Amino acid sequence: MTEATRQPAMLEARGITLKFGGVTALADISVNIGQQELVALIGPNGAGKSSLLNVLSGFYRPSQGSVRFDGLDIGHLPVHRVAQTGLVRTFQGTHLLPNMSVLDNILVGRYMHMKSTLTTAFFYYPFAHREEIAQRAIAEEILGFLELEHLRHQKVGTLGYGMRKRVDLGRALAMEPRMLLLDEPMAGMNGEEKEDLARFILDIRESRQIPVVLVEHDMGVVMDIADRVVVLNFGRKIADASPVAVQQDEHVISAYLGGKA
Ligand SMILES: Nc1ncnc2c1ncn2[C@@H]1O[C@H](COP(=O)(O)OP(=O)(O)OP(=O)(O)O)[C@@H](O)[C@H]1O
Repeated sequence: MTEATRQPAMLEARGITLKFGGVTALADISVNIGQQELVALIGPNGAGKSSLLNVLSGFYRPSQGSVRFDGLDIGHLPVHRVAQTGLVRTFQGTHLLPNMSVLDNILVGRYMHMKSTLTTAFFYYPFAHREEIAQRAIAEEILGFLELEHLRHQKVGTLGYGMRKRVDLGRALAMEPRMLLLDEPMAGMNGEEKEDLARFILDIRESRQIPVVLVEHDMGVVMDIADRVVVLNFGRKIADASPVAVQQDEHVISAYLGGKA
């Protein structure tokens, strides 16, 4: 057991089974994520990584099992309520608004934190105005943190893929996560972009003191930044250990070489 796994868990998934018709995508998976842990979720294609992230973030209801986030059973909450608890995820690809600026896309993430509605904005304009200034200041801080200030007014659709993924991370940060679930945040990036994003992920964990779960295919990145690696194969958890231990695990080696360990 590592130091991190001895901490009280921020997220606890117990006995998760997920079926799609006749396909068992996840079979009896239990996993804990400790406070401030950076956990990588790896496995061959079709192993169940995205499915598990979808269950952990409340997007999929498991056929069996439970997920508790900071002591709260999130299994029956609607997705938007899960996000309001601070469990925030990003998706493969990006879900940004291409015709809006970088700043506005980040402000979209702030929306759920804005106290004023359209009605209050109409009747109490000074309050709503002050609120908007406050939200913009927070968005600007995120732009600064992710070194995106120079692109604040640029339309997202004109950016390269690596930068769009960075904006996507900014939008997730704008939602004030208490835990971040990132689905292949580095897919399609070049080496330099990956290094930058890995640095930002480590900085987020350090400065916000939150746990991060990362689905990632690049083993170099995983081994460099993860505290712990959870390995799935054919919907089962086959390893859950430090990066060094996982690299030497015969079940993991066999899974990546195509065996059914
Ligand atoms: N919506 C769905 N309907 C039916 N089957 C699905 C669905 N989503 C996933 N599956 C199946 O569940 C299994 C796990 O898929 P999942 O996408 O979670 O794997 P993954 O490890 O994320 O794969 P990849 O690395 O290719 O993204 C696969 O057999 C897949 O075909």
